[in-house]
Amino acid sequence: MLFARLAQVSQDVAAASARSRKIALLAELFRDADPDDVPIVIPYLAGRLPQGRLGVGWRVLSERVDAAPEPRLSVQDVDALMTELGDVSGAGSQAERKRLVGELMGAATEGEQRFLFGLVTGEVRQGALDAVAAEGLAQATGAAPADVRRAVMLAGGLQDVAQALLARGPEALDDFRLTVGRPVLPMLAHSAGGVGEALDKLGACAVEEKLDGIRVQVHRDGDVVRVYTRTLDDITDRLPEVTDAVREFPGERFILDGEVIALGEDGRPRAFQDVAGRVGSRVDVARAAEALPVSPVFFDVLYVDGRDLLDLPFAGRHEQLARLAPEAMRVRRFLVEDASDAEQRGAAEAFFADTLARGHEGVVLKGLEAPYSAGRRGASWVKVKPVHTLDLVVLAAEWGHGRRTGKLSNLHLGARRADGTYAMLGKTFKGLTDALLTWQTERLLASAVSDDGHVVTVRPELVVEIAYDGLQRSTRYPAGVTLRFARVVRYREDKSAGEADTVEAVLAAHPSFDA
Ligand SMILES: Nc1ncnc2c1ncn2[C@@H]1O[C@H](COP(=O)(O)OP(=O)(O)OP(=O)(O)O)[C@@H](O)[C@H]1O
Repeated sequence: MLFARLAQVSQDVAAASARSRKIALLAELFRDADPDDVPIVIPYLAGRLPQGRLGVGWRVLSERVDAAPEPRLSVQDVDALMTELGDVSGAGSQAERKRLVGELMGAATEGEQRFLFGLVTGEVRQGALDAVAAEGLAQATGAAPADVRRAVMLAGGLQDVAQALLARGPEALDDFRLTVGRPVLPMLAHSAGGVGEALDKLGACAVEEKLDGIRVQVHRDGDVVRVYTRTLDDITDRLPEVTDAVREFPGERFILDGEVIALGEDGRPRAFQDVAGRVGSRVDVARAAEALPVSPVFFDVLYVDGRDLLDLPFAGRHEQLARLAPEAMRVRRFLVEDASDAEQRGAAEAFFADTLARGHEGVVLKGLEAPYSAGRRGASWVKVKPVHTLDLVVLAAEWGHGRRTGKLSNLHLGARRADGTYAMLGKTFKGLTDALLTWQTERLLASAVSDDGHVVTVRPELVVEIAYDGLQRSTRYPAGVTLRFARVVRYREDKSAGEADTVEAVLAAHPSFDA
C-alpha cells in the first residue's frame, strides 16, 4: 500500500466528525490493505511507531527538505527506514540519523512529510481509534462487528485480529475464542473517592476486599494447571501452592481470576513487595515457598467446562466460582442489593473499614449485572482506597522540561527526623497546576541555597501536603521507603517545617513497613 494513501486516510479520519464516516473511511482502507501491511498500518493510524522512540530530535526533523512531486513510498518502505533509524547508534549517529531523515523526507510528498513529522513527534496520536477501527475492519471483511470487538478484546489488541481477518476472512475469528491455556488480559478497575460515590455509580453490587498481591489468571485443563500474570507471562513454575490447590477444585476445565497474597503469622497480609519478590524469584522455588508461602484468593471465573462465561452477569459468574473454589480461597465480600438503602450503605462502609483494619488495601465494588470486560478498565469495577496524606518539607526542586521549562517542578520531599534533619521520602511533580508552578518557582528561588542547573536546593521551610497510595521499600532513600503515587494536594503555609510529619509517624501509619 502506498504511504500517501495511509497519510490521507489518517488525516480524513481525524477531520471527520461522524463516527459512521470514520468507520467507512477505515473500511475502505482495510479493503485495499495487504495482510502484511497491517502491523504497520494499525499503529500508524493510531499515531504510534512500532519501533517506539527513534532518537530523532525536533531540530533534525524540522529541517526543510524538498518534497517529492509524486507519491512513491510504500508503507513497507517507510517502516524499513524507521527501523534503520531506530537502529542507529554509536559515534557519528547524529549525522547518520540526519542523513536517513533527509532520505525519507526527500522521498515524501508534502502531505506525507506532514504525516511523518506528526508520527515521529507523536502529534498525530489518535487515542480512541481502536474502537472505530474494529468496526471498520468488520465492515471491510463482512464479519459481525460484535464478533470482531470480542476477538480484539480477547487478543488484547487489533493487530493480530486484523491480520488474520484480512488474510482469511470471518472464519479467522475462531482463532480468538476464549480457550483454556491461552490467557487473556484481565479486567481492570476505575477509582472512586469513597464507598458512597462508588455505590451511587453502580447500584446493586458486591463490595469485595482489595488484596494487594499479584494478579493471577489460573487455567486448568484436567491435571494441567497454568498460572499467568496480568501481563500474560507464564509463572506456573514459581507457584506450586497455587497449582496444588487448584488441582483439588471440583472441575475439569476452567479459568479463574484472582490475586496471590501472603499472610503473616498474625493473619495480616504481608507487604506487596514481599509477595512480588517471592513471585519474581525463579531460583530455588521450594526454598522460597517455605520462607514465604503464598495462597491464591479468587474473585472471578471466565470459563467453565466448555462454557465461556464472559458475557454472563457477575452475579452468575460468582455462583460458578462458589461451586469451584472453597470459601477460604474466595475473596471476602459484602452484597449490597439496594444501594439506596441507608442501612446497606452503612454496612458497606463498615465492611470497608473492617477490611482496612485487617490490613488490606481497600475495596473493589463490582456491579452484579456486568459482564467481564477483558483488558478494559470496565465501568462496573470501582476501587476505593483510603487516601493517605502527609505534610512534608520541600528540600529541593528540579528545573522542569518541555512545557515546564523555566519553572521549578519536581519536588524533593522530606520527613522530619528526631534530630531535626530531614529524610527524603521521594519526589513528585504531579498535582501541580500552572498557577502553583509559578508560585512555587518564585517562592523556592527566594529560599534557594544552591543551583547546579538541574536541582535547586532550598532551605527546608516550606510545607506541602502530599497524597499518596502507600509506601514501598527503596534502597535509594534514607528511610528505606518511598511514597507510591505521591501528588501535591496543596501548600501548607500555615504550618512550619517543625510541624511536618516525622519519619517514625510515616512508618507507624503503615505497620508492615515499621522496622
Ligand atoms: N477483589 C478484587 N477484585 C479485583 N481486583 C482486585 C481485587 N483485589 C485485589 N485486586 C487487584 O486490584 C487491581 C484492580 O485495580 P486496577 O485494575 O486499577 O489495577 P492497578 O492499576 O494495578 O491498580 P492498583 O495499584 O490500585 O492495584 C487488580 O488488577 C488486582 O490486581
